[in-house]
This record gives sequence, C-alpha cells and structure tokens, in this order.
Amino acid sequence: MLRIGITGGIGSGKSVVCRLFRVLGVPVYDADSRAKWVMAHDAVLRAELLAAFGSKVFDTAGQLNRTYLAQVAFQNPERLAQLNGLVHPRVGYDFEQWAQAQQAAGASYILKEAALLYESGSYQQLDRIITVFAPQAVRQARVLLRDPHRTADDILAIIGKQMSEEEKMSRADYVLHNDDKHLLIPQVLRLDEQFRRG
Ligand SMILES: CC(C)(COP(=O)(O)OP(=O)(O)OC[C@H]1O[C@@H](n2cnc3c(N)ncnc32)[C@H](O)[C@@H]1O)[C@@H](O)C(=O)NCCC(=O)NCCS
Ligand SMILES: Nc1ncnc2c1ncn2[C@@H]1O[C@H](COP(=O)(O)OP(=O)(O)OP(=O)(O)O)[C@@H](O)[C@H]1O
Repeated sequence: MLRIGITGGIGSGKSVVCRLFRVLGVPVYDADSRAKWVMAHDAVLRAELLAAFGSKVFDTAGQLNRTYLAQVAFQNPERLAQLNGLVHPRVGYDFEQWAQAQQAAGASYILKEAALLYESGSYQQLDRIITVFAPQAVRQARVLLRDPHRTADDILAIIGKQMSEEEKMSRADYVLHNDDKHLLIPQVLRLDEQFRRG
C-alpha cells in the first residue's frame, strides 16, 4: 500500500484536492483536523498544553481555545516551536495507527494531508509527496473569503511560518497546479491512475 503525502501552503487547495481523492474512494488522513482532535482528547497532551500555555488554552467547556493559541503561536516562533514539539509526535503516532488499519482493510493507497509535511518531518513516513501550488495572491484572497476572522496580516504571519512554495515544489514528487489557469480534476485523475498501478 502506497502512502502518499499531500502538502501546500495555507489556502493552496489541499482540502479541495483531498475532497476529489475521497470521491474516488481513497482514504484520506487530515493531519490538521486530527491534530485538533488529539489536542482535545489525549489526556497527556492536554496536560502538557496546559503546563506550557496556561489555563486559557482550554475554554470553560474544556474545548481547545484555537483563537488564543493561534494568537500566541503564530506571533511567536519559540511558542510555535514548543507547540509543534508537543503536537507533531502525537499526530505521527495517530497517523501510523490509522495507516495500519487502512492497510489491513485492503486500501490500494492512502493520502495524508498536512500543511507542514516537511517542517514536521512527517514526510519520512511517506512514499511519495504531492505539493499543491497556487500563487500567494490567490491563496491570500481565498483564505480571506474562507476565514472571515483572519486579516491579511494574520495570513501573512502564517505564510511566514511555512516553508516557501518554491522549496516545497522542488522537494515534491508531483506538483498539482491549483491556480485559476489549470483544471484540477484531470490532474487528480492522472495521479489516481498512477497510484493505483503502484
Ligand atoms: C494554532 C492552532 C490551534 C490554530 O487553529 P486555527 O483553527 O485558528 O487555524 P488552522 O488550524 O485552521 O490553521 C490555519 C492554517 O495555518 C497553518 N498552520 C497550522 N498550524 C501551523 C503551524 N504549526 N505552523 C505553521 N503553519 C501552521 C496551516 O496552513 C493551516 O491550515 C492550530 O493551527 C494548531 O493547533 N496548530 C498546531 C498543530 C499543527 O502543527 N497542525 C498542523 C499540522 S499537524
Ligand atoms: N480551484 C479553486 N477555485 C476556487 N476556489 C478554490 C479553488 N481551490 C480552493 N479554493 C477555495 O480556496 C479556499 C482554500 O482552499 P483549501 O481550504 O482547500 O486550502 P488548504 O490548502 O486546505 O488550506 P489550509 O492550509 O488553510 O488548510 C477554500 O475556500 C476553497 O474552497
């Protein structure tokens, strides 16, 4: 069973691409949302987050306070490194369990979607990597529409914390162009055919 990673900067269109693969029946692991699930449910990690970031990290209902954590982490490189250091190993473990279950169920290949595949080191758990590319101006415009609570400055701060698109593309095995000039579906179908062949 091939393990394929899919990455790209904020707003590049990873989730949209993964939705297409899901329609084709491919199991997809969404690292960003699994990270949030693990942060909310893993008792050891919750205690570590509380110790590192204080009581505001969870709200009165015990839910992860994402707005607070985004403010702290995306504005301060040391705090972000600390957060990543706590969360990424747990997500790596969670992915490994999930991948083994998919293999046992007979999947021909699986996808792992993550904004930080290279930065977190999790590319090492994968056989091949796809980078989804869109120009920065397009990504910013898309995220402003998708996330009304984020300002242009918030988006720039997040972009500044991610590896450049050029570097991600040069390291990837495949690049999907998700600007307004290329059709996405034919690019996804070509890759799906290739991965099913093994
Ligand atoms: C700080 C948190 C709580 C903010 O949550 P919020 O819902 O506001 O934002 P969201 O998760 O949708 O992130 C927005 C975008 O920022 C980027 N991003 C997320 N985490 C990181 C990070 N650690 N470093 C750089 N960029 C990041 C991604 O492109 C992401 O899609 C959340 O991003 C988080 O828990 N991050 C740490 C865990 C992590 O690294 N997740 C990503 C891969 S496992
Ligand atoms: N080809 C496209 N045409 C129009 N809108 C698009 C296209 N691709 C993505 N979008 C829109 O742009 C926004 C960002 O896409 P998406 O959420 O898939 O990005 P992402 O790479 O998963 O971002 P993040 O790293 O923030 O999770 C979404 O609202 C999505 O619907």
